[in-house]
Amino acid sequence: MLRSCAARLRTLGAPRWLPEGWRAPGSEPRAAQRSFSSEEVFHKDYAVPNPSWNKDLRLLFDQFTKKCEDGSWKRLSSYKRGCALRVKDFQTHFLDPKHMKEEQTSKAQLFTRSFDEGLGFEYVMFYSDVEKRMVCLFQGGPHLEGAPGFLHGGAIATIVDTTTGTCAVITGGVVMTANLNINYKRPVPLCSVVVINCQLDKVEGRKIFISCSVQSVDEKTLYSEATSLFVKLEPKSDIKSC
Ligand SMILES: CCCCCCCCCCCC(=O)SCCNC(=O)CCNC(=O)[C@H](O)C(C)(C)COP(=O)(O)OP(=O)(O)OC[C@H]1O[C@@H](n2cnc3c(N)ncnc32)[C@H](O)[C@@H]1OP(=O)(O)O
Repeated sequence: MLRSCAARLRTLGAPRWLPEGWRAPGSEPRAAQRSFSSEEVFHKDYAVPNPSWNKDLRLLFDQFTKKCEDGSWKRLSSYKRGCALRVKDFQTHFLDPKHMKEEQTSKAQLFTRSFDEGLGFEYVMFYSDVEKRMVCLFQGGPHLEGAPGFLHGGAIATIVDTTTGTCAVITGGVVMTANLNINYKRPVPLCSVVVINCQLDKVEGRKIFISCSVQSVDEKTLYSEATSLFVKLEPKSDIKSC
């Protein structure tokens, strides 16, 4: 399934439902190549190095960027907001339009991109069609503290949901998280870099099962393991408004 969806993305070039910042393989992240006007601030690509990235994150970014040279891996660009086409696509899956009013959505921005540089979620995702997996390189900033000196469990759940969710979107299109199960095995030191490896386990009808691990850069420490269930939505039939 993952292979066929990735192949579809390659063939179509512009799928109707895109994961965060997804661009067709081979296309360039145009927004990352120039400066931004105030109107374009939402179009800045955040999945590139900035001064807050530590040595580990830069090194891994360079390693995965190298892997992208032969096309076997793709970096996913990342913005504060999804593209208009994606929002529109998602709207078609809501029964009640009151949840998507313009005055509400105009202020909306992606949770993980809502922190000042270096304070929250610094991350970049790479996807391999060849290896059929998604990798997220993540540095959790000081405003994500839970236990003193360590990352909040909710922050870990957030980046796990984001990574597995992006993998699910590539696999199934418009999906929502139905279940997220995390085992926290070791605390993650604040401001350290972790590598989140996720893979598609199986697809059963509308259900997409994905699992992932959260490890240290040297792979010696397994911080967390998670399994996720995503359910593929059908237009104007799935989400029950409250
Ligand atoms: C902007 C993005 C950028 C793209 C980048 C994405 C990255 C960000 C990712 C963040 C994603 C989120 O935060 S999403 C936000 C958090 N999630 C939500 O708010 C979802 C709230 N829940 C729902 O809306 C609903 O429950 C759904 C849509 C998940 C499912 O409802 P439904 O469509 O009516 O389907 P339903 O018939 O209930 O279930 C379908 C099948 O799934 C099974 N199933 C359903 N729920 C569960 C469950 N918890 N555990 C086990 N199995 C379950 C059912 O048994 C059934 O199996 P069978 O009988 O067929 O065998």
